[in-house]
Amino acid sequence: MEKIQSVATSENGGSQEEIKKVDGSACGYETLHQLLRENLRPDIFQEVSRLLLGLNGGRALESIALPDPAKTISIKHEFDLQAFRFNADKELLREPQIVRVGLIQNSISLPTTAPFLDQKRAIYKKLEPMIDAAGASGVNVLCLQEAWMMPFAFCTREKRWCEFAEPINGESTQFLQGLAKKYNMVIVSPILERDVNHGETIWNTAVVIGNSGNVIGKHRKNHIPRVGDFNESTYYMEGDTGHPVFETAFGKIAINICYGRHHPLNWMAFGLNGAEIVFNPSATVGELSEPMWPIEARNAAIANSYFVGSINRVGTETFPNPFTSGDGKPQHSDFGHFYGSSYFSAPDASCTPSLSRHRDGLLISDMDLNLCRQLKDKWGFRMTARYEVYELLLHQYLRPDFKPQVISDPLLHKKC
Ligand SMILES: NC(=O)NCCC(=O)O
Repeated sequence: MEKIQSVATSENGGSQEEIKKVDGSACGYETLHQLLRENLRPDIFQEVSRLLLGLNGGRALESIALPDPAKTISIKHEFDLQAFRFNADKELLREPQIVRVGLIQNSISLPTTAPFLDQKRAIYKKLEPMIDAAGASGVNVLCLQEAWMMPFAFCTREKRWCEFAEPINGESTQFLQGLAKKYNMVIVSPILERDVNHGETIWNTAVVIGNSGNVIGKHRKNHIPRVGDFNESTYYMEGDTGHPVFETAFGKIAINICYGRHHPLNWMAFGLNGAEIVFNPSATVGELSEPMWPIEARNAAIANSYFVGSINRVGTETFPNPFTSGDGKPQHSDFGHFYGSSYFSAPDASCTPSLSRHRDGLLISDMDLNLCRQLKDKWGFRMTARYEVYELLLHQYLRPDFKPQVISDPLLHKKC
């Protein structure tokens, strides 16, 4: 890949170098982390990393070596492969609860104009070696990106993309069930769901497949965006499954699908139900959300004393018919760039560097789930939460006669 394109411009009487982005990269670098590493003095980079990524147990997050077969697969299939470890303090009465967790981010494989069946098959073909690499790395719990089995066509408002929707026990689940069993791995599979027993209703759903290949359950996306080109409300309604936590062989997991990450109560509810790891499979674009991306999941991990795995898809998906979204922009045929940048956050405020902004990738992290309780004991966020105060406020707020509790400066309204 060509890194950067330098364009000499003459402005204000002087000449200046303008670094111009030539692909989905950050000024030619895979990630912000790489950009900083390659441009800062090592000691300065170390300090900047401490400030940006935090410390785990007082130290910079360790990266871990993965088995050669996993590396070989990632080289052959050209995807980013990185691995880290979150440690917890040794406890006297509990054994460490170390779980290896994986996140996969990817672009679609074929143009959106290809026959739908070919598009689906091509995505499976791309995903299989990535899941094999997770299996070869001993990943216990793996999560895929939002609606991984199709292009993210919800910008278009065209109903023909509904054809990609599948029942919970459909083709994509069956494809993953074999791999889950083969690798003794829990797989979280976010799909476009068609509920054939309830009038063919469509949902945005995460299917949780157990490590024996069984379907443990599902969670339907709670908050549906109506922002920018995210015209998802044309396709599916707000989820009706609450905030389930799935107790798996490798820990208690939950899924907060994409736009749900902007809703702190959504994160909180998964925490109240006891989640130790919450996945946030997403599809979002730089222009809209990139400044929020490194903050929201990390804040949720801190506030709720659990780990978060954030995944975003990669690339630009162009659709055959141009569309508009009522925001004054000229008609266009794509969402913009899905900026990848998947990462893990921990309850102690540390986080991993993110995967590439423009390449497919598998991010792996070991995490000692004991860290969740250790942080609850240290900071006491559950104990100090004052839920009863908020219960009262929410109760009042939901009443038609609600009046905001505002105390005005009497001088503001005094007539002189
Ligand atoms: N898929 C989805 O909900 N995207 C909305 C945009 C965002 O939340 O960043």
